[in-house]
Amino acid sequence: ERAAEEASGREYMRSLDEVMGKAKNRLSLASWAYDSNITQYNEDKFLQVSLEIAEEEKEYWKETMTYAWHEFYDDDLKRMFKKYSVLGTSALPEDLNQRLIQSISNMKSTYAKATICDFKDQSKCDLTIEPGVTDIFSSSENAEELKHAWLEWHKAAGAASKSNFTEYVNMYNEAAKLNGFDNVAQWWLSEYETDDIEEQLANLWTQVKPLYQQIHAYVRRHLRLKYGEDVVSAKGPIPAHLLGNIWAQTWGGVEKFTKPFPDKPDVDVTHAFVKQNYTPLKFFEMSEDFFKSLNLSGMPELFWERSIIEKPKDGRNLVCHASAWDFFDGQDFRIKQCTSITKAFFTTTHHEMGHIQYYLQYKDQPIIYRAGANPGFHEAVGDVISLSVSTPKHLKLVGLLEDGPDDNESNINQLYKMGLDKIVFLPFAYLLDLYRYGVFRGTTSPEEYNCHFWQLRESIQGIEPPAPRSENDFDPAAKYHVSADVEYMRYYISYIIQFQFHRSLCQLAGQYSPGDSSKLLSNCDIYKSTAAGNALKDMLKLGSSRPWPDAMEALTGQRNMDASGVMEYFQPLHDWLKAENERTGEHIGWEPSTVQYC
Ligand SMILES: C=C(C[SeH])C(=O)N1CCC[C@H]1C(=O)O
Ligand SMILES: [Zn+2]
Repeated sequence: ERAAEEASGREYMRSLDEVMGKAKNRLSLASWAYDSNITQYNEDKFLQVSLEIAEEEKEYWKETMTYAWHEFYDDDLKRMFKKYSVLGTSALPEDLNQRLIQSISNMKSTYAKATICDFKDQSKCDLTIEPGVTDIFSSSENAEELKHAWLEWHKAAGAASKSNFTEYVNMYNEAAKLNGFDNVAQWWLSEYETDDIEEQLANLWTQVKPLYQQIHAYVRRHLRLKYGEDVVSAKGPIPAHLLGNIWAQTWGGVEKFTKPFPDKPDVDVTHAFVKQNYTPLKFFEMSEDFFKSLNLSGMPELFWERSIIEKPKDGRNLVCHASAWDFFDGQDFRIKQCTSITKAFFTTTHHEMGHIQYYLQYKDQPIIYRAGANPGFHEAVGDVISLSVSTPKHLKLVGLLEDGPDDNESNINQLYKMGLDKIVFLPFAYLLDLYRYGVFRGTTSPEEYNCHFWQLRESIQGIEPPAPRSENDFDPAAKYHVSADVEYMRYYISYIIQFQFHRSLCQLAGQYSPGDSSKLLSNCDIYKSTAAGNALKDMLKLGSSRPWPDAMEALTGQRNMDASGVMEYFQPLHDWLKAENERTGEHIGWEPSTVQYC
């Protein structure tokens, strides 16, 4: 009896997976059409397709639940049924699902269309987030200009979305309850299949926080020296608009005037890109070359035909935020990004190509398993490659950096540059979803949406807004992922595990051995190592067919996330910063902000 039931369950699952593949292909195409060209027609079409597919999924879900899959012997079949048993937002009655989809489309459209006026030329008011606003924060050193851009962007893209966000939270939480979760926070966390995930995330932050505080104290000192005591206090949080990024999520924008040893040659390759006439296509071809050097896949023809790698010049509105797309037909994979010729976009290109590589490696899995081992894995793949690409050794190899000294001071400069990207990012990523967990759980009510956001920004990241804030503001939505309903803890996890992956790959490539100072983890380049590439491939092929500790173990031998990789990588910088901050008597940590935001 049970064997017969299981056999029919297996046959049902095969046909369900095939049907779901066609549905996801249809949905991806409609979503791509909207994101790459925001028109009323494309928005209506996307809504219509979404609602049709939601009804189809609801019907299949009823049939799925008629199987006694909990008793099945076949663990793999059980895993597939378990995943399909979470219907998702399609569980909502159609009218509520429509309101949910509409609220997200509205926020994405607001974010994509938002513009600010130029500080100097107030008649020029067509600056969107990419490239206009982004360029201001990576180039301007004028505190007033930065403050203006910061306030204008947070008004245009943040405050404007507050009512849509409130609707989104209410509808989304209804969907969570219909799926057996208390709220969306619990649903998002369930994706990590780890009982004590929140505790693990907090422990990781405890391990890394001392290093962050050292970087924070050092940067605050140099910003105070540059902008003056009355703009940057000696012991308080750092004003958010001075950190080289509109969200203060990475601080590479201030590297050029804060680096530890300024007389060492510049390692910024942006001007090399310009001098060598680099194009967006060249970025993608170089990234593909790296993956192929590892015996991983090249890009299929359709990728080059259908990707959008530059901002279209036809005046259309589109979602510029970089993204990688799987169309679930085993052939159609695309990237959409509004590439600028900068080091930041060179890194972003590798990040997005990492998503595509994961899609390619698991494309023969059942549809239900075509996902990362957990969402953090998907964000880590491209970044692991970038850890090799960003080394001076690799940049010299590909002709982007002249031969320069590789003495200790240059190494500290290099680690500092990497720390402004990888360490600084951790508290930002962690707090963004700590914040949204509170919103979904109701511990943060709409009346305190902005107040609670800035409490976390101050307590965890040690930054403060450039001017007083009120509940007429809604600063979280000024960040793409909040407006676009993209979970963010995946990036926090990625920035920890990518160093575990990097360490194992570097050992396999013979580029690193523990304790050997001639083979530093931070100077490892796995380029052309098929031993490393094959190990990475074996992990990527799994998709989400196994719990993520199995995938982690396949590559690293470990079954847990731990911060030992990132702390080992940055150990020399940590030591140097402690000595430097001691020498200058810099206050470590921050006293309460004096800016009114609650
Ligand atoms: C490049 C992407 C698309 Se998945 C991205 O959103 N990232 C990559 C780094 C962190 C995060 C961000 O930009 O906030
Ligand atoms: Zn990503």
